Amino acid sequence: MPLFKEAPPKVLVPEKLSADGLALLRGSLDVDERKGLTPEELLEIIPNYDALLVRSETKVTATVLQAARRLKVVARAGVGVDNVDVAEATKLGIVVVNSPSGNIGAAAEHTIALMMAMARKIPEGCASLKDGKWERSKFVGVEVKGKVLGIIGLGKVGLTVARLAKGLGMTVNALDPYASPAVAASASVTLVTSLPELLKSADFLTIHTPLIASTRGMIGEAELAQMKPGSRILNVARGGTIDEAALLASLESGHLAGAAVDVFTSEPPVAASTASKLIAHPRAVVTPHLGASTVEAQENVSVDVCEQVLDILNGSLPRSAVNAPLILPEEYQKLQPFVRLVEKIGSLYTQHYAGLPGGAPARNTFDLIYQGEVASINNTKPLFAALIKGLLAPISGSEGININIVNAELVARERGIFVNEQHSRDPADTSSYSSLVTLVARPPSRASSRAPGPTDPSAAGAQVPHQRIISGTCSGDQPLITRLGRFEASFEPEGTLLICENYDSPGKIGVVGSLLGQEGVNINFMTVSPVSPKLTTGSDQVESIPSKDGSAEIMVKEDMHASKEALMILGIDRGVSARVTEDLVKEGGVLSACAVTL
Ligand SMILES: NC(=O)c1ccc[n+]([C@@H]2O[C@H](COP(=O)([O-])OP(=O)(O)OC[C@H]3O[C@@H](n4cnc5c(N)ncnc54)[C@H](O)[C@@H]3O)[C@@H](O)[C@H]2O)c1
Ligand SMILES: O=C(O)[C@H](O)COP(=O)(O)O
Repeated sequence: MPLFKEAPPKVLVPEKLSADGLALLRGSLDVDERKGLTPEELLEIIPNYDALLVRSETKVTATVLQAARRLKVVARAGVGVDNVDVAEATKLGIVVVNSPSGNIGAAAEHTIALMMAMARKIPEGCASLKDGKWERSKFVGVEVKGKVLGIIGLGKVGLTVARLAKGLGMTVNALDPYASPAVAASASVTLVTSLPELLKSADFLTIHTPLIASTRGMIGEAELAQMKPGSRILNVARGGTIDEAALLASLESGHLAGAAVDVFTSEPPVAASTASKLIAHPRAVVTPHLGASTVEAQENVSVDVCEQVLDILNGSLPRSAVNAPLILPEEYQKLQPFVRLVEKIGSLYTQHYAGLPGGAPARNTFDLIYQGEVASINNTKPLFAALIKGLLAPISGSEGININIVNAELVARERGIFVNEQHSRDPADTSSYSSLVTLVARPPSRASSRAPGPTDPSAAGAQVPHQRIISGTCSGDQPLITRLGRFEASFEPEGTLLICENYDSPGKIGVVGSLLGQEGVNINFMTVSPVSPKLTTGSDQVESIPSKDGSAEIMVKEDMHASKEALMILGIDRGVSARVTEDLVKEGGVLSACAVTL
């Protein structure tokens, strides 16, 4: 069965990615491999794609992301996301995923390969021999056994390099303020606390940090001068961590015996630049960013990110999102039905209360109350995001549809929406359900008069009948609304629903049915729910609602016949115009009617 009901989502692959991952996508997605695109061409075609798969060459700039109207995910088949404007992607709700561990082994082995090549002058010896010469005395190298390797950045690659170097008989020192001493000890690595200490002790120095503010240019002229004369340096991490001009000068002065470099400040290096002079230096061993270029690593990263692209396009959470909070798969499994429920509640809230007679005054402060089993879930970020999406999607077109776990907090803040999430183990209101989620919109006066803070979860239980409250639960995987305002309810929030409040008197159903029949609207199902018995005893049953022209406030007093009112939900086969809902009130004698699509 095809995964996607409509046209398959389109994936743009502008770089060389291993076929193993792409094969996973080809079954259900439209995969477009377009190598060698110019930045202008990328900008022109990006609006047509739902996913973008890149390595380190494609510059995914803010301009590209802003032009990408359908883009849901940027997948980086590798570790570093410095070529992706992650902040802009976050703003736009685009998930950025990477493969944090698929190429660690390859990068570490490449570091060792470069170190050995540099120590034994292999590139020079090889070139000389190919040139027809036999110059044995010219290429005398050094051994690494018994030498000190200094590592800056004892993360995934750094630690793997350390273990390999130990196997070669090296002494390994490392500088990493965030590294675990226990992990370092387990690899027999001595953690040092200062850069000068590391520089002075190293025969070989290798960098394995990301390029961030604290590492940009961290090895410059002063640092190189502190290294032992005749020592050697490696960079298989990121260009820019070592000052290229200072490195070139140190090689030229003979202070450093060699440099092995895989990564450059600008890739490919610009002709006649410092980097190109460094590349040309006889004691520099250089490769064109090949750290991750093994068959195995490319298979790993390709499969890793392609699986995540499928997850995202199928509405699931990826395992390695760079700009989304981490959530464990089993936790997500538990949450998924509630994610749907909460989004439906949010959407129902906006459509239903905006459809009340006279319109609804905006309420921006909400309590989202989890009761019963769902209250035991600690990471409710996906539920929060689902609520914001549900609240805004009906009123904000494609911007609302792009609200997700990545940007929900930002969007809520920008819109002035406050949500107090509350976890209550109190079983009182969940007696019939194992889990209950309740959305309570605070009246504007309360919301504006004090900062958002916790509400007593029993508010969901019901003293104020006209409070805007929606409760729901999940029956298996199916969301079910169990309360709408002051009514008990039991309906699935799916499709187009006509929500009517009316006096529970004979003949009302027939009148509504015939009015809809005149419009050619088919009724698929109908449920009638009473006012909750818990909700008919309150004395403070007043709410202010603006009048139709918005100029005055009408005070709606709870009717003494409230207990005779009923909520009628009709599942209908298509949307109805405002005229139909007005006729239902005028001619059909219902108290209020509104249509929602969920
Ligand atoms: N050349 C390639 O093809 C290639 C392949 C893979 C990875 N990489 C690059 O290698 C680097 C390391 O990758 P990783 O997967 O090991 O990353 P990682 O996040 O696992 O490790 C980085 C380590 O650097 C440390 N660090 C951060 N700031 C530091 C500072 N100021 N001083 C000292 N240590 C600091 C962190 O604590 C962390 O332990 C990244 O830049 C990555 O992009 C390059
Ligand atoms: O960050 C990475 O994963 C490496 O630098 C590899 O980059 P590449 O995928 O362009 O080889």
